[in-house]
Amino acid sequence: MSKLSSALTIAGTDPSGGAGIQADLKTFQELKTYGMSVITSVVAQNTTGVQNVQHLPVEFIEEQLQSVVSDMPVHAFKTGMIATKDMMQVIRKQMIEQNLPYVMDPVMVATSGDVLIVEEARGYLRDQLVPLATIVTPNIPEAEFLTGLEIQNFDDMKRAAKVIVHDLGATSALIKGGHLEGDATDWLYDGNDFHTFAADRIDTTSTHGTGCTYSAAITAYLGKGYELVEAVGLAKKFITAALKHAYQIGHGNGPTNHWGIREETNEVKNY
Ligand SMILES: Nc1ncnc2c1ncn2[C@@H]1O[C@H](COP(=O)(O)OP(=O)(O)O)[C@@H](O)[C@H]1O
Ligand SMILES: Cc1ncc(COP(=O)(O)O)c(N)n1
Repeated sequence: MSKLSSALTIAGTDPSGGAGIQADLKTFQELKTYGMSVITSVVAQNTTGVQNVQHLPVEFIEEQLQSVVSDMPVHAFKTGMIATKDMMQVIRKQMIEQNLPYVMDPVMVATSGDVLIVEEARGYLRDQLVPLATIVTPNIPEAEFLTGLEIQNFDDMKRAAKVIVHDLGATSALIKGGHLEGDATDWLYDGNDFHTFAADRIDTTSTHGTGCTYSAAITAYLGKGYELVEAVGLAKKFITAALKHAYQIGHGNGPTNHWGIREETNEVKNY
């Protein structure tokens, strides 16, 4: 399926190009999706960490949203870094009005360990944004926060996914296993069944922006009309290839590669 489609990312920036809005737009472009962006916070960051953050005024975030939705069709939304509760409130309103596929990456802490969301906003994100999501894509620490569970193995991941759907109200949950040992195995719970997406672990330090890139790829595929399980499977191939072919730059955790990644260029085990 490859109809023309558009996707909007609502997130923070990364001037070094590996994460945030920049990673999302590169991913949309690579997946032949017309990419649009609303910026929540401007972040001075690179592969070594976050140096500074400027939050945009909430009214201005709302204006950016209006500029897009009043003029253009959007086939799927994604949110990444949303630092404050006020920001979350205006985004929530818009997600309810639009009622379209909504991929929510509950970004809390960067790969570098820097905190990207104010402490008080975490509960609001869990209680007010998670229920609106078509799919929530936490890594292990984010899933532990959302569910209050300790996650050490596949059974724990599955339990957390069920809590996010049945107790917190998301339509589906994808728990990413990048932070566990062994194969890079992710578990999707769609409200009825579990699906796993696994790839051999790649020996790399180029993990800056993996979560952003993965969720942006899911958004692009949902915007094209793929069913959830198929969209996640294709996005898993994309992130695996992006990690494998990473451009080795920067002095810390380098970026993944978004250019020239084609679904058929990588091996992903689906079982
Ligand atoms: N070293 C790796 N090799 C292969 N896949 C990985 C590796 N690290 C992470 N992944 C995959 O990248 C995606 C992002 O996962 P994760 O690192 O857990 O999220 P985040 O970037 O939000 O912390 C998941 O599909 C995960 O399985
Ligand atoms: C603006 C912004 N959003 C999100 C991340 C998380 O990146 P990662 O995918 O490495 O956890 C980041 N570093 N910066």
